[in-house]
Amino acid sequence: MDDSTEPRGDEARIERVLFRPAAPVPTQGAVSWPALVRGLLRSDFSHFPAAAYTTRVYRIPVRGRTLLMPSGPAQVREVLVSEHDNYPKSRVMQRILGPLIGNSMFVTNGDVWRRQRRMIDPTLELSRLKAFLPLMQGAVDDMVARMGQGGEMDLDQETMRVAADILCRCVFSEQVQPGMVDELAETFRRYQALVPAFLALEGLGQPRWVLPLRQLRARRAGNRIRGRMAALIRQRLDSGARPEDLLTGLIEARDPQTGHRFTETELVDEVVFFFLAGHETSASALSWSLYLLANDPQAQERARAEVLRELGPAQADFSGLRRLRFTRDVFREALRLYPPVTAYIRDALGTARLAKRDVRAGDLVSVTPWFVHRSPRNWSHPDLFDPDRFQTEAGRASMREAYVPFNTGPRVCSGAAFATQESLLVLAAVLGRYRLHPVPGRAPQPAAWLTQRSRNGTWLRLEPLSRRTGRDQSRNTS
Ligand code: HEM
Repeated sequence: MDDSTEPRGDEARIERVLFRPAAPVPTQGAVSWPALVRGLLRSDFSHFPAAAYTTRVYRIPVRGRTLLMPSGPAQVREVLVSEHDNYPKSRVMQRILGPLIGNSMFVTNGDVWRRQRRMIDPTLELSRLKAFLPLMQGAVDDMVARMGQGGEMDLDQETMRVAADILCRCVFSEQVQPGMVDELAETFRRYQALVPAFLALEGLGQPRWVLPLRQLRARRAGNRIRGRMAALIRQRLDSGARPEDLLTGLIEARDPQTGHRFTETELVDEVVFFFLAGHETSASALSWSLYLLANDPQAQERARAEVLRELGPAQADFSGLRRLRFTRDVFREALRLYPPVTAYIRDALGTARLAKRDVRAGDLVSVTPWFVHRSPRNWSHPDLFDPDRFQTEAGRASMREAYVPFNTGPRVCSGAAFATQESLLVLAAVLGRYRLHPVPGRAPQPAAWLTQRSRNGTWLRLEPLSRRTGRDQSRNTS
């Protein structure tokens, strides 16, 4: 970690060797709140100046209060870890996501959140992940079958589909039909598309009813998803069946302190939230990982060689996945460059100080991992794709201090291990079967929606390999 923003001596050499992935260019000068709102509606980071990357706490006055965006490691830790009681989840999130996820743990605070966390964490603990492996593998096999002979395709469609399918299988085991998985994913996508406008309005301090049509669409999408999930949950409760999956974990969860069990409405809240938390995020991480690999043929060959060596032609096993060190570093680097959750938004409860500046009660604090991960104060050559950085001393130090794709502290993502396992399975399946190439003229344009996605899809060309040897089929048959 470096306190200066001066380029290092080897920067020019590194620039020539490493891939510089798509990213918006920061603006010059300060940003006013109308510009911020316009930017929020456009949904990318191009409306932020370079100072947002280099200042420890970047501040924007917004109609009587301040939006603070910490990217300095000490300030990020204060907000997320040491002083987290002063920075609860913002009511903004409850207002925006409430019609979809009700009072799930993602938007609650205090004792209610602590109880939810005590009950939910065991359902996602490491020992259960082994049991999920065959369920995940089934969804991955179907993805590979759909990809068939490859060719040019928008990988976003496939990553969304496989992540949604994995989530459905791990929550409901066999119950969910493919048609319904697609319908759920599409309805979630429609809800997501409405979020930037709601966020912009929150920034302006305007009530959401000024957008009645979007409000209505959000409520409809929320009700549709909740209705589908509620029916599946009722079916399970009525059947009395208890397969080894996430829904059984939630139904049987009991708070060790109070003995509380989830009511049926609470089950719907948490299941819908699992779906929201677990499919868009993983799909985003996977699309960006594949895009980065397609544009760095050397890294791609190394990852493929590792997959073929450690997993072989057979189906992936738990210990084999853990040996995918380089592939895991590629995934880590994708999460650094394109952190799937765009912002961790908090309300300041009381007065405080951050980087020697006042925070007042009612101020909005947004830890935005894009800035934390791309600050030249926190990472060397932060805009370049360098999966090997995690094996260097400097990279490890940066990772300890300034790497928060899953958040950190008490509200760290409960599904990080789940997400890593499914992502390695998907990456291994694709790398073991296809060589990835970029499609000229179709570089992705990053968009900061609720998750970090590409505005124009992730278009790649998949060239089939021989499964047994990992060599091109075309070469083998000629
Ligand atoms: C690459 C994929 C994923 C990423 C990057 C990710 C990231 C995050 C982040 C940043 C948060 C905290 C947000 C905040 O505090 O404002 C979070 C919370 C959470 N995530 Fe994930 N997530 C991923 C996948 C998953 C999956 C697959 C699941 C479950 C199956 C999951 C379950 C949760 C839960 C339950 C929380 C709430 C924690 C709390 O508020 O105490 N996540 N996730």
